[in-house]
Amino acid sequence: MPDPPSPSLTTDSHTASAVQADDLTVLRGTRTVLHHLRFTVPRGQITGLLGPSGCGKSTLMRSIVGTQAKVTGTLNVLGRPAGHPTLRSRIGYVTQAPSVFDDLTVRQNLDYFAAILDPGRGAAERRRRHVAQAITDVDLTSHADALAGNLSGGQRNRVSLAVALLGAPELLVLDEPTVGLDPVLHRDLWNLFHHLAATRGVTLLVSSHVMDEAERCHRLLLMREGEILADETPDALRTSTGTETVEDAFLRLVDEAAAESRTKESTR
Ligand SMILES: Nc1ncnc2c1ncn2[C@@H]1O[C@H](COP(=O)(O)OP(=O)(O)OP(=O)(O)O)[C@@H](O)[C@H]1O
Repeated sequence: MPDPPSPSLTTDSHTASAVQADDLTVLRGTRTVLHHLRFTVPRGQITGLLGPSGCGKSTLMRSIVGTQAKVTGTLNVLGRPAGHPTLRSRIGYVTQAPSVFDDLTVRQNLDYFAAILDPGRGAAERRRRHVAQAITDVDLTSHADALAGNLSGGQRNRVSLAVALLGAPELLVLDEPTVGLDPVLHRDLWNLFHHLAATRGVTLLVSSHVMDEAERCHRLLLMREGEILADETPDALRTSTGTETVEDAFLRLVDEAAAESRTKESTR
């Protein structure tokens, strides 16, 4: 079996957006946690999903990867409706909790997931290459034979990221991947994200509640209380709000939204 096609060869490569949402609404229990969202995530770029804790970032990511219930409206991912079975191998998803086996080494963890993704004796050499590449990508070569249970939290997160990279996904959805990383690892991980976008055409959707991360993204989706406050580049956002930083822009937008809802209340 040949290697999977590169993103540029896939049938829907003409679609400029990796994700396209319209009137996207999500209920958790009886509560509406995402309200009529409309946005796009462009292909081959890093889009930051930023907003305070509890604003709905994880819920939105789960909707995109197809694991969230009670989703209504339009949500297309890589040209298919979210959750479509053919999307499984095209999306890499890393949750906030690292999902690795503590009693296996880094390489054994990757071998295990590689065997599920690409089974059969005939694929053994390709699997070996993909596992080696993923370990190199996340800079864990020197720990490849260490038990995952003996790694630090940041290293275990990188094993999860390596697992997500295994199938050469077109879309990587990363839920707060830089939490708890020291400054060097933080920089290295962002360099990897840019490398994946620039050299492999990967689309990355990266969530964070730290506004500093915004400056490293090509585009931003700013969220608050289940709504999208802005869908722009960092530069356009600073210009449109007349602020110096994305954090100030976010605060400006929050104040404007609060003033708007007060006006609506008083005119009822
Ligand atoms: N099982 C549930 N039932 C009802 N509401 C829920 C459930 N799980 C989460 N929520 C609510 O949904 C909202 C969005 O949660 P979500 O985890 O998507 O936020 P988040 O922005 O990812 O937060 P964080 O940055 O802290 O991870 C929150 O207000 C949360 O309380």
